[in-house]
Amino acid sequence: MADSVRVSESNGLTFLHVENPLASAKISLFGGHILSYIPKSDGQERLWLSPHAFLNGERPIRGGIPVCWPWFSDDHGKQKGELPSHGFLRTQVWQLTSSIEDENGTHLILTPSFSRAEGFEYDCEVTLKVSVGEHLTVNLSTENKGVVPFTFNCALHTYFHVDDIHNTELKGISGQYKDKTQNWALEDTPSPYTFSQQTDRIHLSAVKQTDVVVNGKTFTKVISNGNDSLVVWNPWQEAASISDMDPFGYKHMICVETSMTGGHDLAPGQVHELIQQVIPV
Ligand SMILES: O=P(O)(O)OC[C@H]1O[C@H](O)[C@H](O)[C@@H](O)[C@@H]1O
Repeated sequence: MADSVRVSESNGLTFLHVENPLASAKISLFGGHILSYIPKSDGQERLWLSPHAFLNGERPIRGGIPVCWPWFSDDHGKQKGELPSHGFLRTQVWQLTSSIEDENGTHLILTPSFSRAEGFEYDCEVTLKVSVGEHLTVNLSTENKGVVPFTFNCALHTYFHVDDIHNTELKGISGQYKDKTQNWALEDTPSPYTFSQQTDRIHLSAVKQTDVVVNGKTFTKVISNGNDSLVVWNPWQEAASISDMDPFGYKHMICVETSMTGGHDLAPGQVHELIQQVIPV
């Protein structure tokens, strides 16, 4: 184990605490889920974790970076609720298979216990590579280890911390989006992109860079690769009906999700990498 990684246990879950000269981070092995990333450059938390998140394995963790795979939301070809929302990786225990450190930070590789379950009966290898340094880099890799092609979706469903959603703007997104709150109506991306109501959108272009601008200043840059879309979500006052959020929780978060939502075909032997970089500004 790298010297910059410490392990703790609480309520049956195992956590990795990374502390190096460039940043600190906390990762839950339940879900392979990054909970916190604080760069040393300014000491400010970039991720949002709900104060009411279940940190005992009972439910997926609300906040941080949930790993959605091999489907997004309820898009699994069955009745809503028949299979777990966002797939079955965020509710299982992952293993830490490698940890090294160098002048760029601490580099971890995590693997889920299984990647074959109801709704996805294929052979593949999934890994999550996490680099904690001046930037946070997360790489969700899927390799088809079987003899038949398969189609899957995935997302790095990051909850970004913002001081005040009313003073938050996203920059860098253009084109059309599908609006889940309007029965998937197609709309044009607003400019400026600010928030005043429940927002649940799949932006249909492979957005590469999104700036999270807070109080007129870019706070965090989000670089996406291997995506075909970008999801933007804030539940607004609907947060009151979400048991692991409080009614005002929506004020301090915005989800900017590097995502594959259109169905990606992977032939035997092929590898797909979904990469999100969180760059403090
Ligand atoms: O409550 P969860 O299953 O974690 O999903 C939280 C949210 O994830 C995505 O952003 C979807 O677009 C939303 O429709 C969903 O409400």
